[in-house]
Amino acid sequence: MNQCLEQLYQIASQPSRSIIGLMSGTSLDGLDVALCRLEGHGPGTRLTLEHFQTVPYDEDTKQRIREVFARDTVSLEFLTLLNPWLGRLHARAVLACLAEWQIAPAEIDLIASHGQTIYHAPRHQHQRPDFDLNATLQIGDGDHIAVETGIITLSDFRQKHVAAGGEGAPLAAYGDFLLLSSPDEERLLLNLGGIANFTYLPRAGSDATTAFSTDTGPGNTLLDATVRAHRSDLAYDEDGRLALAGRVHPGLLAELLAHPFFAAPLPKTTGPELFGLAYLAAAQQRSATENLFLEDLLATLAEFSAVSVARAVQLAFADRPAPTAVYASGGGAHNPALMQALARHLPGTRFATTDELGVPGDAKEAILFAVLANEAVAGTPVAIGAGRQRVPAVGMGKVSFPG
Ligand SMILES: Nc1ncnc2c1ncn2[C@@H]1O[C@H](COP(=O)(O)OP(=O)(O)OP(=O)(O)O)[C@@H](O)[C@H]1O
Ligand SMILES: CC(=O)N[C@H]1[C@@H]2OC[C@@H](O2)[C@@H](O)[C@@H]1O[C@H](C)C(=O)O
Repeated sequence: MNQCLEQLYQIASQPSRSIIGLMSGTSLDGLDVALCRLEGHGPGTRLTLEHFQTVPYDEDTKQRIREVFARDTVSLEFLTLLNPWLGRLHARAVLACLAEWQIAPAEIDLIASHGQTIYHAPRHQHQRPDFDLNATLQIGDGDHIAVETGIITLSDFRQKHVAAGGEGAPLAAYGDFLLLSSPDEERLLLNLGGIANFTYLPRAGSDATTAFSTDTGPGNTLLDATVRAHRSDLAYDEDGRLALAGRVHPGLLAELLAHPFFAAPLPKTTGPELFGLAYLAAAQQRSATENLFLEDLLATLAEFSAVSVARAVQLAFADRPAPTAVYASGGGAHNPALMQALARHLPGTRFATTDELGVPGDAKEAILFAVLANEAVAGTPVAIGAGRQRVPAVGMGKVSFPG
């Protein structure tokens, strides 16, 4: 037998595995590296987060990714070069973290790498009716990570979801269901990243097919892009200070909410391909608000994100009460302007963070990919979300051997 295959077989047979989850999200702030100890699999999965670090991207890396990110037209040569370059960068970030944590690469069983989404094209969003399919593209090739680190790597998790009938996202429901279901309450897990999404979790022990996750629209993406367009010295509106000093413009808000995405049935996904600066500029033009102060613009965008989350919750729970326990994660959970707007639009909700459930919000997405890799090698596919998402039970991730 191929030696790597034998090693993978061993890893799959162990009672627990040491897996590094890697996530680089739409905010392009850096690579999240989560070293997880995962015992068991399926509903019996137990997670210990042993180490977590975000390795920030330097300006050159951000610039390289932005050159292709969510763009309709790119240089194929540049993209071809960027794919292995990013894989190697991620591998080196892992090795640097391991050195800092004083852990030898040989102690790690698997790397689970999400890669960098550079384009997301669900059927409802792409402009090509001649392609009757959903599509999504992540780069940062797994073979390069495996060879550079010497660790078996799983990557490209979203393609199987698309192949099986999904939009390739959000995958959060899989990890959330296995790690965060509670026998005591139904939960909403709200991730406020560049794009916002939530997972509905029924009580633990319920039918897994009733759990699901959906994107709701922009989280921080438009806030960040707007801050950067006006203030070259800022990466984002820290602690929502600028937004909190502004006033919501109702006319602009109405135009921002006019897109059919917000009324479309759940689950659904989106990305900065739709919700970018051009979307904002068009809404400003329609509402004659091109000259709004930055503070008012940000107040309106925070309100926009919050209202779009609330609308998705109303759509999901049109015929029964929504869960009142909401656990937030992602960078937007640190933005008081966003959290205050959410509290106004989801009255009666008890907000907490996933940190209170033992899963640090900033690490949650990197942990998700470690869980998915654990399921891919040791689990039996669970039909999470099948009731609503109509996605068959599938294991996700492609295997790259170092040798
Ligand atoms: N203290 C803070 N105040 C305001 N906003 C903050 C703060 N900390 C983080 N953020 C916001 O969170 C963003 C980063 O969020 P996060 O890392 O969750 O995004 P991501 O994982 O890249 O996104 P996605 O989940 O869409 O892939 C920042 O760009 C910023 O908008
Ligand atoms: C295509 C893609 O990369 N989507 C991301 C993005 O970031 C947040 C939201 O949009 C979510 O749908 C997804 O990531 C998380 C990890 C998910 O799949 O659950």
